[in-house]
Amino acid sequence: MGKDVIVALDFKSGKEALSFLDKFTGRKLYVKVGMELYYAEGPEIIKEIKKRGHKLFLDLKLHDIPNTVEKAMAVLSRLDVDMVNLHAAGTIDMMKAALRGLTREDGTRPLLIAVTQLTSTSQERMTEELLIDEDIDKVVIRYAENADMAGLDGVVCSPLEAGKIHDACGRDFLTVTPGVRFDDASRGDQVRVTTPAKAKELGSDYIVVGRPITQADDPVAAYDRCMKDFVEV
Ligand SMILES: O=c1ccn([C@@H]2O[C@H](COP(=O)(O)O)[C@@H](O)[C@H]2O)c(=O)[nH]1
Repeated sequence: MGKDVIVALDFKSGKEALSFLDKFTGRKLYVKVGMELYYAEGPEIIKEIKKRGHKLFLDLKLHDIPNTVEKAMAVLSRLDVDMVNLHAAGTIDMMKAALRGLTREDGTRPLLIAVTQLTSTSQERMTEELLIDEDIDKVVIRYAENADMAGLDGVVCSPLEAGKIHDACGRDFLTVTPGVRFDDASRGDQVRVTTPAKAKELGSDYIVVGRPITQADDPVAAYDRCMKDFVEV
């Protein structure tokens, strides 16, 4: 599996997102459209970004009863996206239903991955607020195994967990990892974080990077720094 940097386009409008992409003249990126941008612009922004030749991960993190998720995924399957996701906490039945909904009549579908535990969640919060009385690594691995059992392509996790997930679910099971910061940067609301270089060392397949690129003084230089540390040998 080839490694890549996925840029999180967390912008409030399509205009802002597209003018950000214009800075990368002629380059084709892998980008992520999340709730903020999708709720603001709907499917039109997906069409615009794909028209420009970028790969696209639609990060809507579905989590509902199996029937609802299956129907929602059937709608998303009509969009020209490369990857979509849901919360593994919705159970194996929900993930199987999602896969059914996402699979088109001709058998094709975007990649489907499951969020394990959000990278903003700490061990302490998970135990005290969510009452999950287990080691967070163990929970993340169990959710990954559930996603694997349901037939999904991989998970969203911290880069810190990527190696253990590959050990449990195999090298081809994708680890898509937000929670990435340069050594000299603020973590913001992220908790389980590491650098692009360390993420590479730990076996992450894709790093997802938002603010360290989008809010940098020079976003193209910040993206190139991620590519150099994570992708290039
Ligand atoms: O566990 C998760 C799942 C998704 N995300 C998303 O990734 C980006 C990270 O942005 P940064 O600005 O680099 O923190 C953001 O769009 C999140 O919604 C995540 O961070 N953790």
